Amino acid sequence: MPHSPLRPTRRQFLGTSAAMLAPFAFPTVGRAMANSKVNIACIGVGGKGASDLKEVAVGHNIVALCDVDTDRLETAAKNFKEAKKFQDWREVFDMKGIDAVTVSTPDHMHAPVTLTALRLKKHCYTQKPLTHSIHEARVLTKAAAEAGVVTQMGTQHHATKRLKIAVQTIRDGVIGKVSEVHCWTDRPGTFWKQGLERPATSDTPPANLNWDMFLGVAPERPFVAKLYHPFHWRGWWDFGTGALGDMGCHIMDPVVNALELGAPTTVKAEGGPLLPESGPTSCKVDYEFPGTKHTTATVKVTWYEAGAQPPREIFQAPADWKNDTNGVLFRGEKGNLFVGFPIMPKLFPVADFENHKWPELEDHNHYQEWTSAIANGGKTGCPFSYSGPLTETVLLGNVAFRAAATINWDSANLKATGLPAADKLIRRQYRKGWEVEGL
Ligand SMILES: NC(=O)C1=CN([C@@H]2O[C@H](COP(=O)(O)OP(=O)(O)OC[C@H]3O[C@@H](n4cnc5c(N)ncnc54)[C@H](OP(=O)(O)O)[C@@H]3O)[C@@H](O)[C@H]2O)C=CC1
Ligand SMILES: O=C1CO[C@H](CO)[C@@H](O)[C@@H]1O
Repeated sequence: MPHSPLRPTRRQFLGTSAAMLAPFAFPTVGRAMANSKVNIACIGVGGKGASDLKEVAVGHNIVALCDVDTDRLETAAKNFKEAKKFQDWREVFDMKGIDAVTVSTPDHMHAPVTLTALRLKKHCYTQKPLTHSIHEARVLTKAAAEAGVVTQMGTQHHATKRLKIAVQTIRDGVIGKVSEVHCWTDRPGTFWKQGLERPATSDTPPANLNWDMFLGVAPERPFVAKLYHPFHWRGWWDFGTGALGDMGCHIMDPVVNALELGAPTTVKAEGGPLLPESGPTSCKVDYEFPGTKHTTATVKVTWYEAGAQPPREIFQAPADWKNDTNGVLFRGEKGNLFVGFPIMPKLFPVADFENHKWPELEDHNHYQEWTSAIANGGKTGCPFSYSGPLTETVLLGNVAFRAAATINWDSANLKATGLPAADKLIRRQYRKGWEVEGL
């Protein structure tokens, strides 16, 4: 008899129970494997999944490929003829001999797939944002610690010398204590649209797509051609996490990393339109964090999107300097540090830093950092112990926007103090029959 949606199979359940018997936190450090080739299952192999697959395959075995779209599955399979093919990710976990999993599905399926993998003690590379909800991020962070496996969130910029140099420069105190940070992106609008109402019409899903499987834990929605699939699901709260969820884990990563930020205390958002199903066309989010050794007593972080940017004059950049469409500006006591995506860091005002020597740091391969840590031991740059809390922070901006209220954040209890209406935005409900214990 086929097992029901998301009810673990017997083997998965035994894996879960074993994990529960060992509730100790292990660091995310790989233990060298006897056979140094890692057997990897890749879930979501179109779009970004196709490149994740190629990157982690270097020197290792791709043993399973899974995609809800058989066309994309067959395309991926052309280069990995030995791999078993699946359309249903739950069946992947019934296969023997898998050491590790990549999860490159749309955002709404990251947590159910990843938690299942963690409970079976599989090493996980999960795309950003780690999860769709804040509650899921907290659960995955804990489950990863308990499983003691090697984890990495798919924020490959983290391993670039560009971001490493920016982080090191801030931590070295080159611009002094940081009091405010500005982060911006050109999404949404250019890459996908938001501010949408769901049409009353529907279409028949193409034969290559299992629409029910695509929906997974999301609410029942009729298929509409080109509206969600592929890629455009980003603009819909059922599947995506808006521009903030899409780019925030990249752009706020050097901020949280450099300043060693914990959870924010307050989060406010403005923008619109506020619609039940689709993200805003534009939004600005103001976070306030408790200070750290790299900052003033408190530190403000502002998020801009849809091409909005901080006022040009606060950069103190030369008039002919061309800003990036995605970037970060740190403002410190002694000056400003800018880093772009992909522009290298700059210090402003230029005259104050003429003799500055940048640290010499190298690019690393973020994907192979993960496979290497599994095979040979070692650490990853974005283990869930780091990327779980980062994802929580990023997604809090969406909660503030959708609740249309200032969030006074009680991180320990995952509550917006005095705002019970935010609860359903912090922990979403899964489709009936697709519930996963703990999520
Ligand atoms: N780190 C980075 O730079 C990037 C990260 N990403 C992240 O990667 C993820 C995927 O985004 P993107 O590739 O652009 O999206 P796409 O919609 O282009 O591709 C997602 C793939 O996953 C498949 N899929 C969907 N649901 C499931 C499921 N339940 N099980 C197995 N396969 C499934 C899709 O099939 P189908 O074709 O039927 O939809 C598709 O092949 C997102 O979380 C995104 O944030 C994306 C781009 C870059
Ligand atoms: O880095 C990236 C490139 O753009 C994509 C679309 O916004 C993102 O999803 C991705 O993370």
